[in-house]
Amino acid sequence: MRRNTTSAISSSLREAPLLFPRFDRWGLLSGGKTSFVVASSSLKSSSFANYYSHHHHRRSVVVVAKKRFTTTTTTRRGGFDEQWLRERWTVAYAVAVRDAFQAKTSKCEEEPALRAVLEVKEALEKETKKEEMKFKAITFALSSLASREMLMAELNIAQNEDEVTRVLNLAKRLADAGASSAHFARALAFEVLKANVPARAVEKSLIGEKLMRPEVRRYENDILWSITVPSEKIVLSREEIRNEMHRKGYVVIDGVLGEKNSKICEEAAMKFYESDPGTRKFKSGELAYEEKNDATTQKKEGKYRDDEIAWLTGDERPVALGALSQFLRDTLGDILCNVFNEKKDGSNKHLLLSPTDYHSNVMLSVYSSNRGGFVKHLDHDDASDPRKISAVYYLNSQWNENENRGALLLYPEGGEDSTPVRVNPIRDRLVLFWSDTMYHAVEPSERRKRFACSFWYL
Ligand SMILES: O=C(O)CCC(=O)C(=O)O
Ligand SMILES: [Fe+2]
Repeated sequence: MRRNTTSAISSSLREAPLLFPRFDRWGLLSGGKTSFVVASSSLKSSSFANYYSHHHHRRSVVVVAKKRFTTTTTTRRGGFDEQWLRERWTVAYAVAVRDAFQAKTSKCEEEPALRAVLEVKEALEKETKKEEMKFKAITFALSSLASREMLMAELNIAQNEDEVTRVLNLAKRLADAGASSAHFARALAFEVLKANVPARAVEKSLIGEKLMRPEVRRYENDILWSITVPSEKIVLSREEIRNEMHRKGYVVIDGVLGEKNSKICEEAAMKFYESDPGTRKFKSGELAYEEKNDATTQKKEGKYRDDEIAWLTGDERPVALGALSQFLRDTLGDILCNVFNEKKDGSNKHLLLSPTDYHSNVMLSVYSSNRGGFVKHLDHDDASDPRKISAVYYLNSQWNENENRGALLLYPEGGEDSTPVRVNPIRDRLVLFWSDTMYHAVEPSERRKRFACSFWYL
C-alpha cells in the first residue's frame, strides 16, 4: 500500500476517532444459565445467530428477530457466553461491511480501501445512528478493517527495529481497546517473527500460545506441533484454485500436507474420537435448518444426516489435530483470502473476510459405517448466510471406493437428475466449493468410519 493511502487512513482515524471502547451493552441477556435473548431489528442478525448457534454450541438461545411488522422467535441449542455472543455480533457486521465494501471497491480505482471504508461508514452511521448498540458494533467492524489496513501499511514501510516494534505494540493496544482483532495483532507479530524481522520489545502477550506458535517447531518427539507454514502444494495450487473455482465451482487438491503430516493427523483424529467414549465432545450432526419441514421429516426418519461431529478450537490433544484445525482455519484461510481478493479477473465478486477477523471453529465429522450419509444440500441457509467457500479435508488411509463408498457427491449442474461428480474421501485430499451454489451430498459409508474436517470461509 502506498504511503499516501497510509497517511490518509491515519489522518482519518485522527479526525473521526473510530476507536470506541469495547462495547458492553448490545443485547438483552435473559437470566438463567441457558438462554440469551438477542433483540434485533437487523435483517441479518437473526440468521447469523441461527447459523452460529447451530454450528457451535450446546445450550439454548432464544433469538428474537423483530422485523418491521412481526416478531419471530426461534429457539436454538447453543452454549453461549457473553464474550462469544459479542464476537458473533461483530462478525455479522464485519460481513455486512465486507459486502458493502465489495460493492464499492469494484467501482473505485483510486485508494479503494480507504474510500470504501469511509463511504460505508458514513452510510451505515446514517442508517443506524439511533441504535447505539448496533452503531458501536458497526464502528468496531469498520475500525477493525481500517486499523488492519493501516497497521499493514505501517509495517510495510517500517524502516528499523524501533518502528517495527512500535507497529506491533500499536496493534496490541488497538486490540486491547477493542478496535481491532486480537487474532490480527497476534498474526502480525507472528509474521514478523517468522520473517526474522528484528523487533525489540514485542509484548509477550502478543504471541498467543494457543493460536500462533512463534517458533516454527514442527516436530518434537515426533509430535506434529504446528502446520503454520503453507504447504508447498497449496502455494503451487493458488492459480488452480482460482481457475477451477471460477470454471467448475469446486476444486480437489491432493497431497496437501504430505504423507507424513497427513498420516499423523489421521491418527490424531482417530485417537481424539476414540478417547471420547462418553461422547462429551462429539454430538450428532444436526440438521442445519429445522424450519424446513421436509428436511425435518427426513431427519425423523434418520435419513437426513447421520454423522457425529466435534468442534475443534485448535487446542486439541493430540496436538496434531489442533495444528490441523489451525492450518485449515488460519493458514488456508489466509491463502484463500489472497487468492480471491486479488482482482486478477477484473472483479472481486468473491472477496473473503480474513479468518483473523472472525472466530469460528473447525468441524470434525465422523460417519459410522453402514449408517446414513448426508442428503443433498447447500451449505447456505438464505441470502444472508455469510458462508462463501466450504472446505473439506479428508483423513482416511486406504479408502476403497467400491468397498467403502462414502463419496462426497457434488452437483455442479444443480438439478435433481444431474449426475454427480464423485469425490472419494481419501487421506490428504482437500475439496473446496462455493457454499451457496454447489449442491452436495455424502454417500453412506460401509465397513469403516469416515473422518473429515470441514471449515467455512466467510
Ligand atoms: O464430509 C463431507 O464430505 C461433506 C460434509 C458436508 O457436506 C457438511 O457437513 O455440510
Ligand atoms: Fe455440506
